[in-house]
Amino acid sequence: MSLEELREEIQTIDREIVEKIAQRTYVADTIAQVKAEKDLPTTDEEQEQAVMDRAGENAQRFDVDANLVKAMFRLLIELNKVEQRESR
Ligand SMILES: C=C(O[C@@H]1C=C(C(=O)O)C=C[C@H]1O)C(=O)O
Repeated sequence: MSLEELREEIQTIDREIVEKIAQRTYVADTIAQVKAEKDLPTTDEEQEQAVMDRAGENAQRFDVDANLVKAMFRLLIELNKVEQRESR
């Protein structure tokens, strides 16, 4: 594969990553609505720990740096909470 073709592959993957982040944010918005109806707080630390544990397990499964993957998920969780607080 040429450098150009490999970079095109990266470009496609980058778009898919952003699409998945958008999907995750959309589901979190729906979760925010359910929480508002049930009068539950935005933050659920137990669920956050479960998400972080899974991120670490998946990183190991795909042989990527667990600390990097966990740092990314920490950011995604914080993004969702900002979004959720704005939507309720
Ligand atoms: C999306 C939720 O809300 C918050 C955001 C989370 C996330 O982005 O994974 C996890 C827990 C909550 O603090 C949820 O409760 O599931």
